[in-house]
Amino acid sequence: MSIALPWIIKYRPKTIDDVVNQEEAKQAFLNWLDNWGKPGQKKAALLHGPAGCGKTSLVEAVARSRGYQLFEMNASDFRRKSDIEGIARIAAQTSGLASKRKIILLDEVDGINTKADEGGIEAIIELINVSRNPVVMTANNPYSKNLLPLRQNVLEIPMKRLTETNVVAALKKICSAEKIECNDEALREIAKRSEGDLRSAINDLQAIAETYGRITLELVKSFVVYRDRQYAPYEALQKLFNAKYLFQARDALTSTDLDYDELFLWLNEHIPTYYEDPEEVVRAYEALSRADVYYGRIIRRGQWDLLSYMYDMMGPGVAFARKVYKYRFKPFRAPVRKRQLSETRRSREVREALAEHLASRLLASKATVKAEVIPYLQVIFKYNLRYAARIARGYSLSEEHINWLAGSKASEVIGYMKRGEKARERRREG
Ligand SMILES: Nc1ncnc2c1ncn2[C@@H]1O[C@H](COP(=O)(O)OP(=O)(O)OP(=O)(O)O)[C@@H](O)[C@H]1O
Repeated sequence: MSIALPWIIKYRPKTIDDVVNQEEAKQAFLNWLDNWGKPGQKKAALLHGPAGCGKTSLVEAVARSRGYQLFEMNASDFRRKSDIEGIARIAAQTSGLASKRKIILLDEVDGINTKADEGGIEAIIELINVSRNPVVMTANNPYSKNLLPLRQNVLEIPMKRLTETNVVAALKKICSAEKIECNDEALREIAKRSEGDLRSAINDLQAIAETYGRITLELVKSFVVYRDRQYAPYEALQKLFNAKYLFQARDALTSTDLDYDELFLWLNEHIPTYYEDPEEVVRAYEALSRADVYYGRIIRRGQWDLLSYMYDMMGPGVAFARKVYKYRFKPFRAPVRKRQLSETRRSREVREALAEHLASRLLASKATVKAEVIPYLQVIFKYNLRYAARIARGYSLSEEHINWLAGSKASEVIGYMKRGEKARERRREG
């Protein structure tokens, strides 16, 4: 049975050699790891470089190839003091003779919001001090003001932006493994638009391949938006809400690394931050909910041609809900994530258990599973129950996992699984 896993997971580097174009970083990292604990060596390393250049992949590949056990945590989790304490406890343990050596990975530390996660950086410094194991951090922007106190304590290892040629080569390999018809020109166009971010290039490739079954220049041109990565989310919102022209509002949406779900969260949270007049608030929410309807159709039915309508509603629709134009500078903070608001402790435990289960099945890190696989499964378990049933069976998900992913639709997913099981039995018998 073939289950359409995100290709960024399916094709993530398995060995150190699979991580391309990062020879110097590899050498520096391995050298640091081999000498870890010796006098004069830093206890922590900070891998930094643009999005999708292989920072997390390198740590995972090294851990796998060199027999380290990886314990990781993502910046979005730094808000829970108990989580930091938990990982700090693990970091402080020595590895026994019988147990595997450990690497502690703190992903995307520049994502720590020093206001919302007060004490987050101090907690990391403390963790490094007590650690008896190598601590590795990743960041896109090591120069972020938040990280200043950290930088003195770490070995900085820069990683390079991947070249267009690197990206094309990686995409080509995937096309041939997936037996997808493609041509060099089309792959070059995806690579060009990805600006060295292999993750987004692979995602674009998969989205086009799954919708159209082939990759042509024409499809790429109509499908992939240019990325402009110079804006942090709050800057992009500033640009969006204060746009004077339609195209500015539209461009603002694609000027950050936020994915569609995150964009919805940010806009949902900040429509009332920006608009003061209730009529404007209503109009903006109306536009956002239309965007959401298009998004639902795109996800459920693969109608990717609706993407530009979704963008029009999310960008210009929200920005031009205003009655009169007036530049306003507003503080756009990271939204309090829905899950943190609504999740009970039990629900978090199930999520953790599911992430662990999938991580071992997919040979991916738990952080990756949480960031990239679980959101994908949540969409499938909401909108494509038949497919969800196949995934549940393929990955031996427990009823609790299914309940967590599908919510009120869980019984339907289980129904499909049972029907599928009966059909298989009948086939076996007949
Ligand atoms: N240098 C590389 N060699 C091989 N594959 C890569 C490389 N860089 C990225 N990839 C591919 O892109 C995906 C994302 O990579 P990874 O998560 O390592 O990026 P990252 O630099 O940690 O990005 P971010 O800063 O956004 O977390 C991986 O699954 C892998 O398939």
